[in-house]
Amino acid sequence: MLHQDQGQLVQEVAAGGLPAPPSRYVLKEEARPTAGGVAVPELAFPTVDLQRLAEPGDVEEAAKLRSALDSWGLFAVTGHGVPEELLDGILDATREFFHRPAEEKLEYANRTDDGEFQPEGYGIDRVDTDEQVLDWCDRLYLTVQPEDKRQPRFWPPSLATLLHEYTLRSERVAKRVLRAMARALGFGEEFFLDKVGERGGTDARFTYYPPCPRPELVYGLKPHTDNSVVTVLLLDPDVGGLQVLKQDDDGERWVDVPVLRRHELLVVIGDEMEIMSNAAFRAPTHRVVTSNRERMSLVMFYQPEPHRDLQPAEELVDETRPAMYRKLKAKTFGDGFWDAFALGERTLDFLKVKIDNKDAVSSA
Ligand SMILES: O=C(O)CCC(=O)C(=O)O
Ligand SMILES: [Fe+2]
Repeated sequence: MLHQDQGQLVQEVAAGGLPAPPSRYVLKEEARPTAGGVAVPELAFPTVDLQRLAEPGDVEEAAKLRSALDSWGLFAVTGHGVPEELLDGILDATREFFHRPAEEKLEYANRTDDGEFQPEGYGIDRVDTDEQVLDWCDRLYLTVQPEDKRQPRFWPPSLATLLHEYTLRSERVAKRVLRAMARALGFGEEFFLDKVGERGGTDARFTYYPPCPRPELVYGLKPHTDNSVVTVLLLDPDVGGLQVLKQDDDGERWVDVPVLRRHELLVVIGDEMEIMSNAAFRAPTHRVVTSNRERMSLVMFYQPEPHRDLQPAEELVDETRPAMYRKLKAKTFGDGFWDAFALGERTLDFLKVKIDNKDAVSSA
């Protein structure tokens, strides 16, 4: 059954010029991003040069990666090799798409032929209940890899060629990062890529955050960790809004991810990597806050082949560091993500993937 609010595009709500967002979007007081993120001096935000990282002898860049992974779980990348014209072109085409009239965009609506919700296509994320607080964004969600899993009916022709090209280029970015992460743990370069498999899945998410009349009342995108091994993000070059929950000695706090320099990309560690690495690398919780300006992003989620077992690598498990996650199929995890996301929960918690090691040890 399709929830009655499934068809309400946020862009149309925003265009209505209301003084405040309707109650469906308004967060409970304690969840509101009122306190705002703490801005970090730009220098403190980690940036890694992928070109340098590919040189096994460049210990300095490898150390930067390690520190970014340990303290943030996400980092900006330069030297990524994606042509600047392609990055500009796909952002322009994304803006052009979201600026089209609703009826044109709805040709790619996220519905089955029977009118039921399905994740691929254009619209809002899945609405399950009246209680669910809705995010202030519309999105176009597409499976891009493996190529034979693409559903062309959801692909706007104006984005298709650019997205195909960007898929190939950004996949190389993800692979280079995964190779460097394997090396960071002292493994061969293919350590993680072999676990992902040759036919790993990639989903693309184009998100449009309309201007919001009361940004302090809503989330652009609720707090979550990504359903991915790694995620590669192309962010709006003008407007910020992404925040990460950063742990430090004083506890945890929301920190602004700065607007990146033009043509930089962002890499975020996802849940599947946290599981595979037995938490050597942790997936950061992040969210998006809105403003009175529109904002866009294009996000690529790299996932393992669906039939693969997802579990802590045996090389990273021993008596001092027992397995922290139980084994499950990559597909089970991926499917569970959507159920968890609608509830605002982490998939790891929703599917009870974490192992309570105190029990495991005492019952052994
Ligand atoms: O729009 C952004 O900055 C981030 C989006 C995001 O976190 C996601 O799509 O998973
Ligand atoms: Fe995300």
